[in-house]
Amino acid sequence: MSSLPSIATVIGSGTMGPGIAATLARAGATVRLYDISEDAIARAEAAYGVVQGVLAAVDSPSAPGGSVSFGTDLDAALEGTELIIEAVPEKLELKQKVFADLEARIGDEVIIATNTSGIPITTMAESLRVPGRLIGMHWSNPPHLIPMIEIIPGQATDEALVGQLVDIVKAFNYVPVLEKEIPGFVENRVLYAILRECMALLEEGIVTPEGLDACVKWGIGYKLSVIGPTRLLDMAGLDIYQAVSSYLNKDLDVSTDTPQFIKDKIAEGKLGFKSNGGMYEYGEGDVDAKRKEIVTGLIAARKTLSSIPNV
Ligand SMILES: NC(=O)c1ccc[n+]([C@@H]2O[C@H](COP(=O)([O-])OP(=O)(O)OC[C@H]3O[C@@H](n4cnc5c(N)ncnc54)[C@H](O)[C@@H]3O)[C@@H](O)[C@H]2O)c1
Ligand SMILES: Cc1ncc(C=O)c(C(=O)O)c1O
Repeated sequence: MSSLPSIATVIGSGTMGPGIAATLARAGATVRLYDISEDAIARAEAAYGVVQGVLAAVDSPSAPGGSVSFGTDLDAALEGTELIIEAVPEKLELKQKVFADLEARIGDEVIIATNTSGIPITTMAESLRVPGRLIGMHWSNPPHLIPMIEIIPGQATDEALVGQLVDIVKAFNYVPVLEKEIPGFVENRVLYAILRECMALLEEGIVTPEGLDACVKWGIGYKLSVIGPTRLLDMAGLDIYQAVSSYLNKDLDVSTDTPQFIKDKIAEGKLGFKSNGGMYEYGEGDVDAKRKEIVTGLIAARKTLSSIPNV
Protein backbone atom coordinates (compact mmCIF):
# COMPACT_ATOMS: atom_id res chain seq x y z
CA MET A 1 0.00 0.00 0.00
CA SER A 2 3.08 2.25 0.21
CA SER A 3 2.76 3.57 -3.38
CA LEU A 4 -0.61 5.11 -2.58
CA PRO A 5 -0.45 8.88 -2.10
CA SER A 6 -1.22 10.01 1.46
CA ILE A 7 -3.42 12.81 0.20
CA ALA A 8 -5.38 12.76 -3.06
CA THR A 9 -7.96 15.12 -4.54
CA VAL A 10 -10.82 14.16 -6.83
CA ILE A 11 -12.23 17.01 -8.91
CA GLY A 12 -15.86 16.46 -9.93
CA SER A 13 -18.36 14.61 -7.80
CA GLY A 14 -20.85 13.33 -10.37
CA THR A 15 -21.25 9.74 -11.57
CA MET A 16 -17.55 8.84 -11.23
CA GLY A 17 -15.98 11.03 -8.53
CA PRO A 18 -17.52 9.53 -5.37
CA GLY A 19 -16.66 5.91 -6.22
CA ILE A 20 -13.09 6.89 -7.16
CA ALA A 21 -12.69 8.81 -3.90
CA ALA A 22 -14.14 5.98 -1.81
CA THR A 23 -11.86 3.36 -3.42
CA LEU A 24 -8.72 5.38 -2.65
CA ALA A 25 -9.91 6.18 0.87
CA ARG A 26 -10.63 2.55 1.70
CA ALA A 27 -7.07 1.73 0.61
CA GLY A 28 -5.79 4.26 3.16
CA ALA A 29 -5.57 7.65 1.41
CA THR A 30 -6.92 10.92 2.75
CA VAL A 31 -9.17 12.00 -0.11
CA ARG A 32 -10.75 15.37 -0.76
CA LEU A 33 -13.73 15.29 -3.11
CA TYR A 34 -14.35 18.69 -4.70
CA ASP A 35 -17.15 19.97 -6.93
CA ILE A 36 -18.35 23.41 -7.98
CA SER A 37 -21.91 22.30 -7.23
CA GLU A 38 -23.19 22.16 -3.64
CA ASP A 39 -25.95 19.81 -4.84
CA ALA A 40 -23.45 17.37 -6.33
CA ILE A 41 -21.48 17.36 -3.06
CA ALA A 42 -24.66 16.76 -1.06
CA ARG A 43 -25.59 13.81 -3.32
CA ALA A 44 -22.07 12.38 -2.99
CA GLU A 45 -22.15 12.65 0.80
CA ALA A 46 -25.51 10.89 0.85
CA ALA A 47 -24.25 8.09 -1.42
CA TYR A 48 -20.94 7.59 0.41
CA GLY A 49 -22.29 5.17 3.04
CA VAL A 50 -23.80 2.95 0.34
CA VAL A 51 -20.54 2.92 -1.63
CA GLN A 52 -18.58 2.00 1.51
CA GLY A 53 -20.94 -0.96 2.00
CA VAL A 54 -20.35 -2.08 -1.58
CA LEU A 55 -16.56 -1.87 -1.16
CA ALA A 56 -16.77 -3.96 2.00
CA ALA A 57 -18.97 -6.52 0.20
CA VAL A 58 -16.36 -7.07 -2.54
CA ASP A 59 -13.53 -7.14 -0.01
CA SER A 60 -11.84 -4.16 -1.64
CA PRO A 61 -8.32 -3.63 -0.18
CA SER A 62 -8.58 -1.78 3.05
CA ALA A 63 -6.04 0.06 5.19
CA PRO A 64 -6.55 2.21 8.28
CA GLY A 65 -6.48 5.99 8.19
CA GLY A 66 -8.30 6.64 4.94
CA SER A 67 -11.11 9.17 4.71
CA VAL A 68 -13.11 11.27 2.27
CA SER A 69 -13.97 14.91 2.93
CA PHE A 70 -16.43 16.74 0.70
CA GLY A 71 -16.44 20.39 -0.29
CA THR A 72 -16.65 23.27 -2.74
CA ASP A 73 -13.50 25.08 -1.53
CA LEU A 74 -10.79 24.36 -4.12
CA ASP A 75 -7.88 25.69 -2.04
CA ALA A 76 -8.86 23.45 0.88
CA ALA A 77 -9.27 20.46 -1.46
CA LEU A 78 -5.76 20.92 -2.84
CA GLU A 79 -3.86 21.50 0.40
CA GLY A 80 -0.97 19.01 0.61
CA THR A 81 -2.30 16.92 -2.26
CA GLU A 82 0.04 14.60 -4.18
CA LEU A 83 -2.38 13.23 -6.77
CA ILE A 84 -5.32 14.98 -8.42
CA ILE A 85 -7.87 12.91 -10.34
CA GLU A 86 -9.97 15.07 -12.65
CA ALA A 87 -13.52 13.79 -13.29
CA VAL A 88 -15.43 16.79 -14.68
CA PRO A 89 -17.67 16.53 -17.79
CA GLU A 90 -16.15 15.31 -21.05
CA LYS A 91 -15.49 18.73 -22.64
CA LEU A 92 -11.95 19.65 -23.64
CA GLU A 93 -12.34 23.38 -22.93
CA LEU A 94 -13.81 22.73 -19.47
CA LYS A 95 -11.06 20.27 -18.56
CA GLN A 96 -8.40 22.72 -19.76
CA LYS A 97 -9.97 25.50 -17.67
CA VAL A 98 -9.98 23.19 -14.64
CA PHE A 99 -6.29 22.35 -15.24
CA ALA A 100 -5.46 26.09 -15.36
CA ASP A 101 -7.31 26.65 -12.04
CA LEU A 102 -5.43 23.72 -10.53
CA GLU A 103 -2.01 24.74 -11.81
CA ALA A 104 -2.45 28.23 -10.35
CA ARG A 105 -2.64 26.57 -6.91
CA ILE A 106 -0.27 23.57 -6.92
CA GLY A 107 3.46 22.88 -7.07
CA ASP A 108 5.13 21.36 -10.13
CA GLU A 109 5.49 17.94 -8.44
CA VAL A 110 1.74 17.29 -8.11
CA ILE A 111 0.39 14.65 -10.53
CA ILE A 112 -2.79 15.34 -12.51
CA ALA A 113 -4.56 12.21 -13.75
CA THR A 114 -7.57 12.67 -16.00
CA ASN A 115 -10.50 10.27 -16.10
CA THR A 116 -11.39 11.35 -19.63
CA SER A 117 -13.26 8.67 -21.57
CA GLY A 118 -11.04 9.19 -24.57
CA ILE A 119 -9.89 12.75 -25.31
CA PRO A 120 -6.22 12.46 -26.30
CA ILE A 121 -3.95 13.31 -23.36
CA THR A 122 -1.49 15.06 -25.69
CA THR A 123 -4.21 17.52 -26.76
CA MET A 124 -5.26 18.19 -23.16
CA ALA A 125 -1.65 18.70 -22.04
CA GLU A 126 -1.03 21.44 -24.61
CA SER A 127 -2.49 24.07 -22.28
CA LEU A 128 -0.60 22.99 -19.15
CA ARG A 129 2.25 24.86 -17.49
CA VAL A 130 3.79 21.45 -16.64
CA PRO A 131 2.58 19.11 -19.44
CA GLY A 132 4.67 16.20 -18.13
CA ARG A 133 2.45 15.85 -15.04
CA LEU A 134 -0.71 14.94 -16.99
CA ILE A 135 -1.62 11.30 -17.58
CA GLY A 136 -4.79 9.41 -18.51
CA MET A 137 -6.30 7.27 -15.73
CA HIS A 138 -9.51 5.87 -17.14
CA TRP A 139 -11.73 4.19 -14.57
CA SER A 140 -14.73 2.19 -15.73
CA ASN A 141 -18.21 2.83 -14.32
CA PRO A 142 -19.01 2.07 -11.48
CA PRO A 143 -15.44 2.89 -10.49
CA HIS A 144 -15.63 1.29 -7.04
CA LEU A 145 -16.65 -2.03 -8.59
CA ILE A 146 -14.73 -2.43 -11.85
CA PRO A 147 -11.17 -3.33 -10.80
CA MET A 148 -9.39 -2.28 -14.01
CA ILE A 149 -7.92 1.09 -14.96
CA GLU A 150 -6.51 2.12 -18.32
CA ILE A 151 -3.30 4.15 -18.05
CA ILE A 152 -2.56 6.37 -21.02
CA PRO A 153 0.52 8.55 -21.24
CA GLY A 154 0.45 11.44 -23.71
CA GLN A 155 3.45 12.48 -25.79
CA ALA A 156 4.57 14.93 -23.07
CA THR A 157 3.90 12.71 -20.03
CA ASP A 158 6.99 12.16 -17.83
CA GLU A 159 8.23 8.61 -18.31
CA ALA A 160 8.68 8.07 -14.56
CA LEU A 161 5.04 9.00 -13.98
CA VAL A 162 3.83 6.00 -15.97
CA GLY A 163 5.46 3.49 -13.60
CA GLN A 164 4.41 5.58 -10.62
CA LEU A 165 0.75 5.45 -11.64
CA VAL A 166 0.95 1.71 -12.39
CA ASP A 167 2.22 1.23 -8.81
CA ILE A 168 -0.54 3.43 -7.39
CA VAL A 169 -3.20 1.39 -9.19
CA LYS A 170 -1.66 -1.89 -8.01
CA ALA A 171 -1.58 -0.51 -4.45
CA PHE A 172 -5.37 -0.64 -4.30
CA ASN A 173 -5.42 -3.99 -6.09
CA TYR A 174 -6.81 -2.85 -9.44
CA VAL A 175 -5.47 -4.16 -12.74
CA PRO A 176 -3.54 -1.43 -14.61
CA VAL A 177 -3.69 -1.67 -18.40
CA LEU A 178 -0.98 0.44 -19.99
CA GLU A 179 -1.89 1.66 -23.47
CA LYS A 180 -0.58 3.80 -26.29
CA GLU A 181 -2.62 6.93 -26.87
CA ILE A 182 -5.54 6.67 -29.31
CA PRO A 183 -8.94 8.46 -29.24
CA GLY A 184 -11.36 6.54 -26.99
CA PHE A 185 -8.49 4.42 -25.65
CA VAL A 186 -9.00 0.64 -25.80
CA GLU A 187 -12.05 0.02 -23.61
CA ASN A 188 -14.28 2.62 -25.22
CA ARG A 189 -13.17 1.75 -28.76
CA VAL A 190 -14.34 -1.80 -28.14
CA LEU A 191 -17.48 -0.72 -26.25
CA TYR A 192 -18.45 1.86 -28.87
CA ALA A 193 -17.90 -0.64 -31.71
CA ILE A 194 -20.38 -2.94 -29.93
CA LEU A 195 -22.79 -0.09 -29.16
CA ARG A 196 -22.71 1.17 -32.77
CA GLU A 197 -23.79 -2.21 -34.07
CA CYS A 198 -26.37 -2.61 -31.26
CA MET A 199 -27.96 0.77 -32.01
CA ALA A 200 -28.05 -0.01 -35.76
CA LEU A 201 -29.81 -3.32 -35.07
CA LEU A 202 -32.41 -1.52 -32.93
CA GLU A 203 -32.89 1.28 -35.46
CA GLU A 204 -33.47 -1.26 -38.24
CA GLY A 205 -35.98 -3.17 -36.07
CA ILE A 206 -33.98 -6.40 -36.30
CA VAL A 207 -34.43 -7.12 -32.58
CA THR A 208 -36.25 -5.64 -29.57
CA PRO A 209 -34.31 -3.87 -26.78
CA GLU A 210 -35.16 -6.78 -24.46
CA GLY A 211 -33.97 -9.33 -27.03
CA LEU A 212 -30.77 -7.37 -27.68
CA ASP A 213 -29.98 -7.12 -23.96
CA ALA A 214 -30.52 -10.87 -23.47
CA CYS A 215 -28.46 -11.79 -26.55
CA VAL A 216 -25.51 -9.57 -25.63
CA LYS A 217 -25.60 -10.46 -21.92
CA TRP A 218 -25.54 -14.23 -22.44
CA GLY A 219 -24.04 -14.64 -25.92
CA ILE A 220 -21.23 -12.10 -25.51
CA GLY A 221 -20.97 -10.61 -22.00
CA TYR A 222 -21.07 -13.88 -20.06
CA LYS A 223 -18.47 -15.51 -22.29
CA LEU A 224 -16.16 -12.50 -22.56
CA SER A 225 -16.23 -11.93 -18.79
CA VAL A 226 -14.46 -15.28 -18.44
CA ILE A 227 -12.21 -15.61 -21.48
CA GLY A 228 -11.42 -12.31 -23.23
CA PRO A 229 -11.58 -11.72 -27.00
CA THR A 230 -8.09 -13.01 -27.83
CA ARG A 231 -8.62 -16.36 -26.11
CA LEU A 232 -12.14 -16.50 -27.57
CA LEU A 233 -10.64 -16.69 -31.06
CA ASP A 234 -8.53 -19.67 -30.01
CA MET A 235 -11.61 -21.36 -28.54
CA ALA A 236 -13.71 -20.69 -31.67
CA GLY A 237 -10.90 -21.36 -34.17
CA LEU A 238 -9.16 -18.75 -36.30
CA ASP A 239 -10.46 -20.54 -39.43
CA ILE A 240 -14.04 -19.93 -38.22
CA TYR A 241 -13.22 -16.28 -37.58
CA GLN A 242 -11.86 -16.00 -41.13
CA ALA A 243 -14.87 -17.73 -42.64
CA VAL A 244 -17.39 -15.48 -40.82
CA SER A 245 -15.45 -12.18 -40.92
CA SER A 246 -14.93 -12.55 -44.70
CA TYR A 247 -18.65 -12.02 -45.37
CA LEU A 248 -19.82 -10.35 -42.12
CA ASN A 249 -17.33 -7.52 -41.61
CA LYS A 250 -18.45 -5.76 -44.80
CA ASP A 251 -22.06 -5.86 -43.60
CA LEU A 252 -21.44 -4.34 -40.15
CA ASP A 253 -22.54 -0.79 -39.38
CA VAL A 254 -19.99 1.88 -40.22
CA SER A 255 -21.92 5.08 -39.41
CA THR A 256 -19.76 7.90 -38.14
CA ASP A 257 -22.38 9.89 -36.21
CA THR A 258 -24.69 9.23 -33.25
CA PRO A 259 -27.87 7.45 -34.46
CA GLN A 260 -30.80 9.82 -35.15
CA PHE A 261 -33.17 7.99 -32.79
CA ILE A 262 -30.76 8.58 -29.89
CA LYS A 263 -30.52 12.28 -30.81
CA ASP A 264 -34.35 12.42 -30.84
CA LYS A 265 -34.57 10.88 -27.36
CA ILE A 266 -32.03 13.36 -26.01
CA ALA A 267 -34.03 16.24 -27.57
CA GLU A 268 -37.09 14.93 -25.66
CA GLY A 269 -35.07 14.99 -22.42
CA LYS A 270 -34.77 11.20 -22.27
CA LEU A 271 -31.26 10.63 -20.92
CA GLY A 272 -31.67 7.33 -19.08
CA PHE A 273 -31.71 6.73 -15.32
CA LYS A 274 -31.04 10.41 -14.60
CA SER A 275 -34.33 11.45 -16.30
CA ASN A 276 -36.44 8.35 -15.50
CA GLY A 277 -36.50 7.35 -19.14
CA GLY A 278 -34.12 6.68 -22.00
CA MET A 279 -33.95 3.39 -23.85
CA TYR A 280 -36.55 2.07 -21.37
CA GLU A 281 -39.21 3.98 -19.41
CA TYR A 282 -39.08 3.99 -15.58
CA GLY A 283 -41.98 4.52 -13.20
CA GLU A 284 -41.83 5.65 -9.58
CA GLY A 285 -39.05 3.76 -7.74
CA ASP A 286 -37.97 1.77 -10.82
CA VAL A 287 -34.63 3.52 -11.25
CA ASP A 288 -33.61 2.91 -7.63
CA ALA A 289 -34.67 -0.72 -7.95
CA LYS A 290 -32.67 -1.16 -11.18
CA ARG A 291 -29.61 0.51 -9.66
CA LYS A 292 -29.78 -1.91 -6.72
CA GLU A 293 -30.16 -4.91 -9.04
CA ILE A 294 -27.13 -3.77 -11.08
CA VAL A 295 -24.94 -3.30 -7.99
CA THR A 296 -26.04 -6.64 -6.53
CA GLY A 297 -25.28 -8.36 -9.83
CA LEU A 298 -21.90 -6.69 -10.19
CA ILE A 299 -20.92 -7.63 -6.62
CA ALA A 300 -21.86 -11.27 -7.25
CA ALA A 301 -20.10 -11.35 -10.63
CA ARG A 302 -16.94 -9.71 -9.27
CA LYS A 303 -16.73 -12.24 -6.45
CA THR A 304 -17.12 -15.10 -8.90
CA LEU A 305 -14.67 -13.70 -11.44
CA SER A 306 -12.10 -13.03 -8.69
CA SER A 307 -12.31 -16.66 -7.60
CA ILE A 308 -11.66 -18.29 -10.99
CA PRO A 309 -8.38 -18.41 -12.95
CA ASN A 310 -7.54 -15.92 -15.69
CA VAL A 311 -7.74 -18.09 -18.79
N1 LIG B 1 -20.13 8.18 -16.57
C1 LIG B 1 -19.34 7.19 -16.98
O1 LIG B 1 -19.80 6.05 -17.22
C2 LIG B 1 -17.87 7.43 -17.14
C3 LIG B 1 -17.01 6.33 -17.11
C4 LIG B 1 -15.63 6.56 -17.23
C5 LIG B 1 -15.16 7.85 -17.43
N2 LIG B 1 -16.03 8.89 -17.46
C6 LIG B 1 -15.46 10.23 -17.63
O2 LIG B 1 -15.31 10.81 -16.33
C7 LIG B 1 -15.52 12.22 -16.41
C8 LIG B 1 -16.68 12.58 -15.49
O3 LIG B 1 -17.82 11.88 -15.92
P1 LIG B 1 -19.12 11.76 -14.99
O4 LIG B 1 -19.99 10.79 -15.69
O5 LIG B 1 -18.73 11.57 -13.59
O6 LIG B 1 -19.71 13.24 -15.19
P2 LIG B 1 -20.92 13.92 -14.39
O7 LIG B 1 -21.50 14.91 -15.32
O8 LIG B 1 -21.79 12.89 -13.76
O9 LIG B 1 -20.17 14.69 -13.19
C9 LIG B 1 -19.27 15.73 -13.41
C10 LIG B 1 -19.22 16.59 -12.16
O10 LIG B 1 -18.26 17.61 -12.40
C11 LIG B 1 -18.75 18.81 -11.79
N3 LIG B 1 -18.08 19.93 -12.38
C12 LIG B 1 -18.39 20.61 -13.51
N4 LIG B 1 -17.50 21.62 -13.69
C13 LIG B 1 -16.64 21.55 -12.66
C14 LIG B 1 -15.51 22.33 -12.28
N5 LIG B 1 -15.10 23.36 -13.01
N6 LIG B 1 -14.85 22.00 -11.15
C15 LIG B 1 -15.27 20.95 -10.39
N7 LIG B 1 -16.33 20.18 -10.69
C16 LIG B 1 -17.00 20.49 -11.82
C17 LIG B 1 -20.25 18.76 -12.02
O11 LIG B 1 -20.91 19.60 -11.08
C18 LIG B 1 -20.55 17.28 -11.84
O12 LIG B 1 -20.91 17.00 -10.49
C19 LIG B 1 -15.79 12.52 -17.88
O13 LIG B 1 -14.60 12.86 -18.49
C20 LIG B 1 -16.31 11.19 -18.41
O14 LIG B 1 -16.15 11.06 -19.79
C21 LIG B 1 -17.37 8.71 -17.29
C1 LIG C 1 -21.61 4.36 -22.56
C2 LIG C 1 -20.31 4.55 -21.81
N1 LIG C 1 -19.46 5.48 -22.25
C3 LIG C 1 -18.28 5.69 -21.63
C4 LIG C 1 -17.91 4.92 -20.53
C5 LIG C 1 -16.61 5.17 -19.94
O1 LIG C 1 -15.82 6.03 -20.34
C6 LIG C 1 -18.78 3.95 -20.04
C7 LIG C 1 -18.49 3.07 -18.85
O2 LIG C 1 -17.44 3.17 -18.21
O3 LIG C 1 -19.34 2.25 -18.53
C8 LIG C 1 -20.01 3.77 -20.71
O4 LIG C 1 -20.89 2.82 -20.31
